[in-house]
Amino acid sequence: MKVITVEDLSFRYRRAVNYSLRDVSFEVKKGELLGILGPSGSGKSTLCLTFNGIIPHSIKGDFSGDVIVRDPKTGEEYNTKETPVAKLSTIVGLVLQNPESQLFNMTVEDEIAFGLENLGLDRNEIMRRIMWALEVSGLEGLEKEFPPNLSGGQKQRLAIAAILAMKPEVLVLDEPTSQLDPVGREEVLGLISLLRKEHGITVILVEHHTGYILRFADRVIVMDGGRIILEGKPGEIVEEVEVLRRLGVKLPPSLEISHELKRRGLIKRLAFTEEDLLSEIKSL
Ligand SMILES: Nc1ncnc2c1ncn2[C@@H]1O[C@H](COP(=O)(O)OP(=O)(O)OP(=O)(O)O)[C@@H](O)[C@H]1O
Repeated sequence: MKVITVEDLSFRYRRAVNYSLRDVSFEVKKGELLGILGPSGSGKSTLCLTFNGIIPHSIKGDFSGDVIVRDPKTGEEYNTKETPVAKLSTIVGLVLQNPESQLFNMTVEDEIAFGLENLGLDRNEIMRRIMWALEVSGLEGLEKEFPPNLSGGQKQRLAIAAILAMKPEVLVLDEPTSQLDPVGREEVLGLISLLRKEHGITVILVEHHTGYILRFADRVIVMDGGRIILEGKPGEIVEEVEVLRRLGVKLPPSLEISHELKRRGLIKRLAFTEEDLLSEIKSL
């Protein structure tokens, strides 16, 4: 079942000379993890802003084509051009690169409650959802903490928890680990994997940690110059190593090494991880 359909989408920011998105078309299926790769300036963040209508409602420009969001609970379809961001945000939750830009309450608990209060839910339901979001994001025990005192990984998990509590069907994460150290990055990527595995949440993830995308995404799109230039399963995308290298998409070392070994006919399969590479080499 499709949850988002993007059709011939083009967008140019006000006063910009060039289009940031050009004839972009693809679909997102319920429950999948869609990874988005591409060099800086290729349009990944712009695309993320179209899913909940921030583009074209809050950030305006030349917009053509359609983004259709389908609520799997009711089957209703919403064209983002004609639907307010407040409505779309109940279906599509967007987490931005820098968690600090999304955190402005005095306690962890208030941060999660904030969006829920705006949904007009009753107190019991709000409490239930806060407990659930704290548990899922591994922030139990930190309810009364002042958000700026949290570690980078905890702040980003809180930003995700606050969005999750709204129970969106689709979670869009735009480079959620780019401001984090390796520990924080593992925490956040671990949470995303958990949300997929145990909660079946649909995830759209822009992430420079290509190794993660290639291992965990169901499908990947690669953008360049506002266009989609590759789309497929990770196994198909990695076959296009030359294209990825040309774009400057950083590949995990195991993939680079296995690509070279495969090119020389020494191994048959590309390896996404060091363990896979080792087992390929051992089987020679
Ligand atoms: N508010 C804006 N006004 C005008 N142009 C913009 C604006 N935001 C982005 N752009 C331009 O749109 C293009 C796509 O930018 P976008 O941020 O979507 O790329 P990106 O792939 O997310 O890059 P990064 O990986 O660096 O975040 C770039 O040329 C950028 O300069």
